Amino acid sequence: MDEKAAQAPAGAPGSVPPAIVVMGVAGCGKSAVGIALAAALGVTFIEGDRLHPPENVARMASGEPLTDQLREGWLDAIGERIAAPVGQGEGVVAACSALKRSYRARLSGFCPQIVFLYLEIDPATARRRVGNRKGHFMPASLVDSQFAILELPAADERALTLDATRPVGEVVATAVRQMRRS
Ligand SMILES: Nc1ncnc2c1ncn2[C@@H]1O[C@H](COP(=O)(O)OP(=O)(O)O)[C@@H](O)[C@H]1O
Ligand SMILES: O=C(O)[C@H](O)[C@@H](O)[C@H](O)[C@H](O)COP(=O)(O)O
Repeated sequence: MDEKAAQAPAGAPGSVPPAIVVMGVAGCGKSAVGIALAAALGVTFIEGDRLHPPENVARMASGEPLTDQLREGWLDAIGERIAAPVGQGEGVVAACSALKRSYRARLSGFCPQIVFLYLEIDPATARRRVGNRKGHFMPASLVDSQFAILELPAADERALTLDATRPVGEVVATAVRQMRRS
């Protein structure tokens, strides 16, 4: 449905940005929304969680949040994976928590066209969703640590905020509409 927007030249009026990072705390729906958005746009989806080195995964699984230093290589891996297809003229949607402004700046260093879609959610809903999720390394106990370091996208960042408590299809439709307008 949105293929036309995806194929429009980057920066053309009404076009969707070539590089989108769906961000927010664990459980906000980055993967669910990112997969659906990429499918709607006909572009590649990159799952940031798959790009962690095993030691990061082990640390989070044991209930310890990552440090800034441990996030650096991971953010660089995601940035590289975003920049490659965009450099070939292809669009991409990536899921990455990108909780701090400095993390978003690090990603944008690889690809300045990135637009961040911030999925806004309350702590109770995020905790519930992570607690109910099966087969993921992230324990619900780490959700509070994510809210503690979260820096909301500021007005001077290329970012849109979406209500992550709405159904996934609605979040995706709103995202596409707002990106075309901005
Ligand atoms: N908008 C939504 N409404 C209801 N459930 C959702 C929504 N988005 C995600 N979920 C569910 O919440 C859980 C966490 O979603 P996920 O996409 O893995 O979040 P994240 O990637 O941000 O950690 C999953 O079980 C997912 O199916
Ligand atoms: O789906 C999730 O539960 C989250 O995305 C989760 O996996 C985590 O947020 C990061 O991958 C770790 O990095 P941060 O501590 O920087 O969020």
